[in-house]
Amino acid sequence: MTTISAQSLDLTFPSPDGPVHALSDISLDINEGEFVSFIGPSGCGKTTFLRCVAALETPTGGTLTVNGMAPDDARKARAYGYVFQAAGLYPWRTIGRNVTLPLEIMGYSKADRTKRMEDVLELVELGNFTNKYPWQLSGGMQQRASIARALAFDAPILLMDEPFGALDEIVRDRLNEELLSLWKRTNKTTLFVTHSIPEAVYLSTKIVVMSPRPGRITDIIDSPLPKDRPLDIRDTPEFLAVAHRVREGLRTGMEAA
Ligand SMILES: Nc1ncnc2c1ncn2[C@@H]1O[C@H](COP(=O)(O)OP(=O)(O)OP(=O)(O)O)[C@@H](O)[C@H]1O
Repeated sequence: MTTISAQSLDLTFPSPDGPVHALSDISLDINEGEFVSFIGPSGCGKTTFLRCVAALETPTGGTLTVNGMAPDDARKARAYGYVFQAAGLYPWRTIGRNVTLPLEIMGYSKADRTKRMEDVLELVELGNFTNKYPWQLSGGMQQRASIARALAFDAPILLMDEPFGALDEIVRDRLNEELLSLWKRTNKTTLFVTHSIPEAVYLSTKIVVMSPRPGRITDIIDSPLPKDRPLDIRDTPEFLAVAHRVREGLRTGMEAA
């Protein structure tokens, strides 16, 4: 089933210096349960596309449906959880109470909030940190807590905007493995923005390569890699071939710009 469908999507921002053409002719279908990475140079519109899906921006052309609905209706139906580049946890609330905050706002009962919070913190292996404060956790653990917060209301779609961009490579490797395992267990349709070719290839079932502004799609790669991916899959010829194709797509986009 198609979860997200964009047809000829276009978005131009008005700005005091003249219009900024951020997205041009984006056509893309994302099926239920896929893990789709968006990769492209800075400013090519990756975040803007995610924000359109989340109904935080309104496209100026084309059509977009999320779970078969207009994005604004999907937002009201709580179709997605959003994970940002910075974990964005409230320092004065414990990890547990950070996770329950959106549930409080949505009006879940206390018993339901506590149960969901415990379940998702267990899922990201932070079950023992419920009563700690964000500053007592490492950067990687804080990012896991923010993923738990996005999972707490069990939305079918997970939007992730460079969640591991600020972390060192070793922590990032571990979180990539954990995210893959989480995705396999939860089967969420995941949209993931990254600047890292290995990260995109390691995680994704589909990789969308974008060109510099106005952001267009230069390639859509359906990954031939199996669902089970130990980290050392990154040394296999199959992995390197996909990484090569991503690099070629990025180069083509740069040359056309
Ligand atoms: N509200 C806005 N008004 C005007 N221009 C905007 C607005 N939001 C984004 N832009 C511009 O649209 C373009 C796309 O931005 P976007 O943040 O989507 O890029 P990105 O690919 O996510 O970049 P990065 O990889 O650096 O995060 C950029 O040139 C940005 O400056």
